[in-house]
Amino acid sequence: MSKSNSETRIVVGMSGGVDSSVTALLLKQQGYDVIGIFMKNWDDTDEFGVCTAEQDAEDVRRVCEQIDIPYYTVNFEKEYYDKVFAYFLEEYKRGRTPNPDVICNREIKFGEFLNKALDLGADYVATGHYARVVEDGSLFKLLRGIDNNKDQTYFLNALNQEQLSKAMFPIGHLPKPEVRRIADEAGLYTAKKKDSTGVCFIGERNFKEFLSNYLPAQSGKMIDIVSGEVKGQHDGLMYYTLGQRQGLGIGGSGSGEPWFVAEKDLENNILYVVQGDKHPSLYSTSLIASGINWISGADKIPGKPFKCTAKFRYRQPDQGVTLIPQKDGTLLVQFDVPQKAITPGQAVVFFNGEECLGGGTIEAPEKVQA
Ligand SMILES: Nc1ncnc2c1ncn2[C@@H]1O[C@H](COP(=O)(O)OP(=O)(O)OP(=O)(O)O)[C@@H](O)[C@H]1O
Repeated sequence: MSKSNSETRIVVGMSGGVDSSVTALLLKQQGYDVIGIFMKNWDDTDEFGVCTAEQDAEDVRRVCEQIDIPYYTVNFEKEYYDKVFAYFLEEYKRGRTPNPDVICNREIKFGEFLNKALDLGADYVATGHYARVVEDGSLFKLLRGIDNNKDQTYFLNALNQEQLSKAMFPIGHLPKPEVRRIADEAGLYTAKKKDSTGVCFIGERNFKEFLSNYLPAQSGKMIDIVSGEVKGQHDGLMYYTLGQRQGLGIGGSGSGEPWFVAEKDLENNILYVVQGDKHPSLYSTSLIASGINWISGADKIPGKPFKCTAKFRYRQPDQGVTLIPQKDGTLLVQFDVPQKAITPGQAVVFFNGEECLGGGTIEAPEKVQA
């Protein structure tokens, strides 16, 4: 017999934001045995001794007191450093653009944190992600959050059946304004707190300055990929992302159109740029995806070419693709139409309608022939 709500223990990952506050509130209202836990993954004390994690932990404490649930803080700084941050640095060192949030969800929130919750006797872990899990026969499916604008399945693409079977996303069926309204109506301390932005350990800080503390930067030439002309100097290849427009410092020259990052030559430390966003060097027709996670299980990866949609970055409408399984376990992802700024290291995530099928890491985009 299944447990009643009051017998079902749910540990809520509480960040001190409005989404996880409402997550805990809704579960408490439904009569579950709810525990709130704040994770400290990063020591972000600044030069004035101010630590935003401390402020967030304080917000978690206040909200948990308001909704009358026990709360704890756990420290995963070491695990986070070893499993997420080391990977993040390694990827930048290779001239790539990693997605630490995807790894954090797999290794920390639904890894270390989930295990900790299970140790505390939890039946489930809940988070304030905009996503849904549904049970379909013996399978757990990951569906997009119904608020299209907030859907976070892109970041959850690396979860497996085991992890999804223990995951709850109680606000995944709500639009964000409704979440704010619920928080407001309940008078939650965090109702008006602004949404966090950026990678969690960098926060609002200057990315360049942050990265320069960890990796040596070597400046070099910025060359026009069309003419071969030197256009300027770059500050270190790791600071640039393919397709990037801002911060090149070479505006105004040539036709007056903006310049974009077209390619990084790591070996020779050259940043190739191109003028105008229509140039073929910015577009690819396919990519190879490595480290494939297929949510329903690796044995369910279609053996034949398979049509679905994909996202190559978080804020992008779905694009039509064909997946072609390769002998080495990677997937060749062919695009219906050429795609701009396909960036090695980023996640490519596959969808079938509302369902997130899984994803992988972008390798080797095939450029459009000029
Ligand atoms: N430091 C943390 N401790 C515990 N859980 C966390 C922490 N950071 C994030 N989470 C969980 O992961 C979810 C998604 O995190 P994300 O960073 O995408 O959202 P967020 O903007 O921090 O959400 P929120 O509005 O709850 O702050 C959060 O809703 C929360 O449940």
